[in-house]
Amino acid sequence: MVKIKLCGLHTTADIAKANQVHPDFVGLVFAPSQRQVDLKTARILTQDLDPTIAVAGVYVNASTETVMAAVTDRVLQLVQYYGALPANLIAQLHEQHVQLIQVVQTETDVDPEADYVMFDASRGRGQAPAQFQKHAVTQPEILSGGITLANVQTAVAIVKPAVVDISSGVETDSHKDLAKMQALTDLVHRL
Ligand SMILES: O=C(O)c1ccccc1N[C@@H]1O[C@H](COP(=O)(O)O)[C@@H](O)[C@H]1O
Repeated sequence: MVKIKLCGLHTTADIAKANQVHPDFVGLVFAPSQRQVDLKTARILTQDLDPTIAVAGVYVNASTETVMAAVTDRVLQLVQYYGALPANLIAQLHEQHVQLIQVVQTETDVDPEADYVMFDASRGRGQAPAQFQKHAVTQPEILSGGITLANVQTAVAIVKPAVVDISSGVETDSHKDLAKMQALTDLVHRL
């Protein structure tokens, strides 16, 4: 079964929808974004989340100290990191039993210690690549970038990911849309 991560949840209403739909992962964006949350909000949101849904924190070029503040606060099970990895980040995450989703531009950027690999040029803008492609990586791949109900089946058939990650594709007018969240979660779980 392909798993699904619904990203960019930032309100208690979004968390209630996730509890109803039950994706495998949710993402909280700590990077600058219209969906950005701070650590205090993340604590409140994760308290209400079904504990069987894993939480990924999304960071862009953040320092190890910034990432580890949320990790040691026990709000995250995974970290999704954009940018050059700080030298000691993976070891510190693994010490805390937190997994790393490394977001890369090419296969050669992949750190062998990363737990998942993602090729995402969209960063929450709903932009799909001109062509989906299979990547030569040993880690499980997370498919991301402009995924919607219209393209998810084709994209999964080409990329063969372990997980599909969606933000804009489960929104209407910039708000998380329960019907889209449900439809995409059900569809991805059947693939
Ligand atoms: O969602 C954001 O605002 C965001 C900001 C900065 C970095 C990453 C972000 N989101 C991630 O981008 C993917 C793809 O987004 P979309 O589905 O194309 O809208 C999303 O799933 C998040 O993991």
